Amino acid sequence: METIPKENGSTTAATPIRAATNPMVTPLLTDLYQFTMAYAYWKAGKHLERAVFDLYFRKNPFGGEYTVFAGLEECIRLIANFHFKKDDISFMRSVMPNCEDEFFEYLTQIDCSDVEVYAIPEGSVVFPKVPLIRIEGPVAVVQLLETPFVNLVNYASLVATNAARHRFVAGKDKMLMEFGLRRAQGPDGGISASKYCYIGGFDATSNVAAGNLFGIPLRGTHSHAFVSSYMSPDEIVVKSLRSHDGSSTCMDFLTLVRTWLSKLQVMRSGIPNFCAVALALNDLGYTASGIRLDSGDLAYLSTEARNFFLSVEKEFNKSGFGKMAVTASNDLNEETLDALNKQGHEIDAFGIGTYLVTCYTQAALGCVFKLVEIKDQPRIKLSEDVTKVSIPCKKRCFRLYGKEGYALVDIMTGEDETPPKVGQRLLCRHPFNESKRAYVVPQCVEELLRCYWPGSSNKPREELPSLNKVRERCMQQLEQMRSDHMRRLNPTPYKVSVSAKLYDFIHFLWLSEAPVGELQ
Ligand SMILES: Nc1ncnc2c1ncn2[C@@H]1O[C@H](COP(=O)(O)OP(=O)(O)OP(=O)(O)O)[C@@H](O)[C@H]1O
Ligand SMILES: O=P(O)(O)OC[C@H]1O[C@H](OP(=O)(O)OP(=O)(O)O)[C@H](O)[C@@H]1O
Ligand SMILES: O=C(O)c1cccnc1
Ligand SMILES: [Mg+2]
Repeated sequence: METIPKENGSTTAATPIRAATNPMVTPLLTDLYQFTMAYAYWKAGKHLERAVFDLYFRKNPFGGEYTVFAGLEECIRLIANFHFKKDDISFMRSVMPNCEDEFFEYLTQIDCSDVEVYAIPEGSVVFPKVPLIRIEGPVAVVQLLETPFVNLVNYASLVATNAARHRFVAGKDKMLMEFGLRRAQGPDGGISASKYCYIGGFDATSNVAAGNLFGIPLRGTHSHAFVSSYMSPDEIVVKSLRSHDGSSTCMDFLTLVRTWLSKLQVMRSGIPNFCAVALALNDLGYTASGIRLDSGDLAYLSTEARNFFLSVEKEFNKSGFGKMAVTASNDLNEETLDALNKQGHEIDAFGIGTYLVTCYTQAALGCVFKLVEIKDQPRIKLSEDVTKVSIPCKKRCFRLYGKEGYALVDIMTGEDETPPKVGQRLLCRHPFNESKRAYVVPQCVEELLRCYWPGSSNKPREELPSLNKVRERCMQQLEQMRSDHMRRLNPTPYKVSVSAKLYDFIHFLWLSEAPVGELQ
């Protein structure tokens, strides 16, 4: 078993890293051009050059000003098990018939034992331009990792953020259930949605496989088919029901239900029927769970249902009956949740599918993977579009907290710079806009990038936390955000900055790399 040194110097056995959740996540799950480049690096004798890549995104999704980072564990699982099988190599030979045998021998030997991965903990609230993951290693190997890493982070972070946004609108005390499996983009979309919506703050899923794989609480009601499958009460053949404590048996439960129904006022809905069954069950010591509304005006119907439950409680002295859980579903999204809140409603739990898991209002997060240094030489990607210019250098990243405990700004520095210190004023600069800068005296400094895969270095490796720990981190991080960054309408952008030294270097490199045009 692998042993790693702990920060305090002692060594403990590191928990072994499991295979990727989805068996389709293999070294072949990448774009052809990564192999083309790996071959070209190899051919040029460059393949072992040490390179540093940053994985980041450029813009927060859903018109918001924050993103929940997710997908890290699956990235680490991929690299922990990264090697080409014989069949993979044969396939690549058939795809690249003009490449030398030695190249395929090289591919056979590749693993990630010489790759270092630093990342922000999964479940953290993150912002544009700040590297979520920094990957360092032989350029050919890290190049092959680009597509799977971006793939594993993109949807995971997008859907976790979508879930967090739905939670924000619904409020803390509502039960949120992810109901999206049938509408998700295929099996992986469905499983991933269940996992990452849970991280983003959902309480449960209807997806049984996700419950089995990840231990996410399973919840569910029943569908229209079940109700409409009965054409008449005559179809109910087994009429007896044992009391909850087993002490007696009601021989004709249907008649008991009908007796209750005759006592309830008539309402043109299933509510009196439900109440009659619930009251009959109550007679036998059972507690009914509640109802689900799946059509019509959910604010109105939930309020009517609640009033009915309360009147039953009062009229028949059934303590607690008024608190019967009301679940709602049917094309819910942030807007409908917000509208329901504004109107007032009596819904306790929401089941949300299509809009949540398909991320209907934003198709992708747009993560990118950019080379920032090779052979100790910083690299920059230039673009006419300033938002696409990358931030060069192997960097360290910090989150600085202010007096009130809220996060104030993220700052990137060069690797060898003195890190920010509590109580010490430092200049934080916008990476590209000269006039945007601020002094900050941090009350707390959090280093964002931590070592999740030390490669051949002897750094201690962060353990991969359980899903519940990741979810807790997410909840706690969202709490620490100032409310103006979180609001849905015109939220304040969170500041992402670079140190004065890094700022000067970016602009020096930019000028030295940008060709000077000639006017004629
Ligand atoms: N009080 C409300 N305020 C705002 N939106 C609501 C309210 N009640 C329901 N909605 C939303 O209105 C839409 C109603 O859609 P639609 O008319 O297609 O459904 P329906 O006819 O009620 O039900 P079904 O799915 O059975 O056809 C859904 O997106 C639902 O979430
Ligand atoms: O509405 P969503 O947010 O996608 O949540 C999942 C939906 O799945 C079920 O609908 P069903 O498959 O029965 O289809 P229908 O409601 O369109 O008839 C359920 O009744 C919800 O309406
Ligand atoms: O349990 C439910 O009510 C449910 C589950 C998935 C989709 N729609 C409803
Ligand atoms: Mg529906």
